Amino acid sequence: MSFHIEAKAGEIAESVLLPGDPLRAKYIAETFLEDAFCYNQVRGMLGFTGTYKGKRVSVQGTGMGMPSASIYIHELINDYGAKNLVRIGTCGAIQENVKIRDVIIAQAAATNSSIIRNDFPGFDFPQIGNFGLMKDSYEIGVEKGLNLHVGNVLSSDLFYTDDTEAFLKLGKFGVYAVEMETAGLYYLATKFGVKALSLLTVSDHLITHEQTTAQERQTTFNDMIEVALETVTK
Ligand SMILES: O=P(O)(O)O[C@H]1O[C@H](CO)[C@@H](O)[C@H]1O
Ligand SMILES: O=c1cc[nH]c(=O)[nH]1
Repeated sequence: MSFHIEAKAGEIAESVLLPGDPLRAKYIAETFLEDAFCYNQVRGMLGFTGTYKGKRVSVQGTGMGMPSASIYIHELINDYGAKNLVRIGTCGAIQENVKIRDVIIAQAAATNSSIIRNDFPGFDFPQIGNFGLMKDSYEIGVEKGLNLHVGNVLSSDLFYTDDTEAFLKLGKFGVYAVEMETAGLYYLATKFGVKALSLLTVSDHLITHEQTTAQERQTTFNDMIEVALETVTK
């Protein structure tokens, strides 16, 4: 048991999928895992462990933003021994060639958060994903025929901003999309020597203003979920 997770020792697998939405964790456990059980209900931040193609996998909601996600990531690594952490999130596209429902493999994450800057004053410390997980997920995504993009994303502290132009300027510098957790995940994975990757499905578009529904965001990003499951059980 840790401060925010009530699982007993051994109840969480070494490979953990990390959706922001705890109801997406429940959907994944019910739809994709066998023999799944719920190990966490503290604060409604649901976590489940089951098997996928015979291999143990957990799925843990993280909440929105790096302060919340960092709590779960920290405890999963340090209190439960998680070794492979794959975020499965939604994001907003900030480039025209990225379309709604495309899947982005976050090679790296820029951020406007101070959580990294605080540890390295005066330095820009790039947040990068694990190459092995990235290579495997890319190959699996290509085999599935997905519309994939591999590259930089922005992890923003804020969802609502008065300065969308700043996001769109980053789009012009090759950043595909904005979301709110990847830089924090990559930072903690680097700090504690474990592997991490972020897979993101485009749920809305900051240029065209297209959107998916809340129901779709909660449940229907099956392609990304399958790529994540296949990657961590490869
Ligand atoms: O769909 P999730 O994983 O929650 O990710 C994105 O959605 C939330 C904002 O709506 C933020 O957490 C952002 O990163
Ligand atoms: O953080 C996020 C997530 C989805 N869409 C956005 O525009 N921002």
